Amino acid sequence: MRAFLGLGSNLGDRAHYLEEAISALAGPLIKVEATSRIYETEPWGLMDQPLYWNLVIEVETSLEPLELLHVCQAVEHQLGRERLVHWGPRTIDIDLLIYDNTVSESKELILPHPYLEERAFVLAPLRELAPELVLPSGRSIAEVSGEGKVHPLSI
Ligand SMILES: Nc1ncnc2c1ncn2[C@@H]1O[C@H](COP(=O)(O)OP(=O)(O)OP(=O)(O)O)[C@@H](O)[C@H]1O
Ligand SMILES: Nc1nc2c(c(=O)[nH]1)N=C(CO)CN2
Repeated sequence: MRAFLGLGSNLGDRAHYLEEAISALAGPLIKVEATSRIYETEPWGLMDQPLYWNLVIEVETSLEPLELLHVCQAVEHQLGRERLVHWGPRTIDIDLLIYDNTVSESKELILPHPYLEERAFVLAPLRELAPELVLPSGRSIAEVSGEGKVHPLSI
């Protein structure tokens, strides 16, 4: 199945955490098909924290959605992620944004990710990888920009 993961870091060596997370995710069960540019992004939700670096990866996986979420959480743990403050600073955050056409409303896993259409830090890199994507609201990703300033680190 085709899925999109959103990665973010705003503590320590942000490039290192993003690279390590992608390497740790990749394997026989998760094939990384594409990686967006890194975007430097204004904090969303809780403003008083360092700038984030965000990117999105497209993966092909044989894992079920919950299994994929659990791998993401294991990689966060492996890279020293601590859950201190909701929406607060973190070494690495990995969100499951989209899993094929799956819609899930369980507390443990909401799909598509609940804030997808409000977060420019997710929409900009996602648009880069999937310009044809139609969002859960039925709108094309080309029409939705979300909130927050973002800019790619390279052209
Ligand atoms: N699509 C999803 N991707 C990742 N986690 C999810 C998703 N849907 C629900 N969750 C749940 O959200 C919980 C909190 O996740 P986390 O601590 O990463 O939140 P956060 O990064 O602070 O905020 P946000 O979820 O808004 O990005 C997790 O325990 C997870 O079970
Ligand atoms: N710019 C930006 N802001 C955030 C981010 C993030 O990855 N990037 N993650 C958050 C918690 O999920 C809260 N706010």
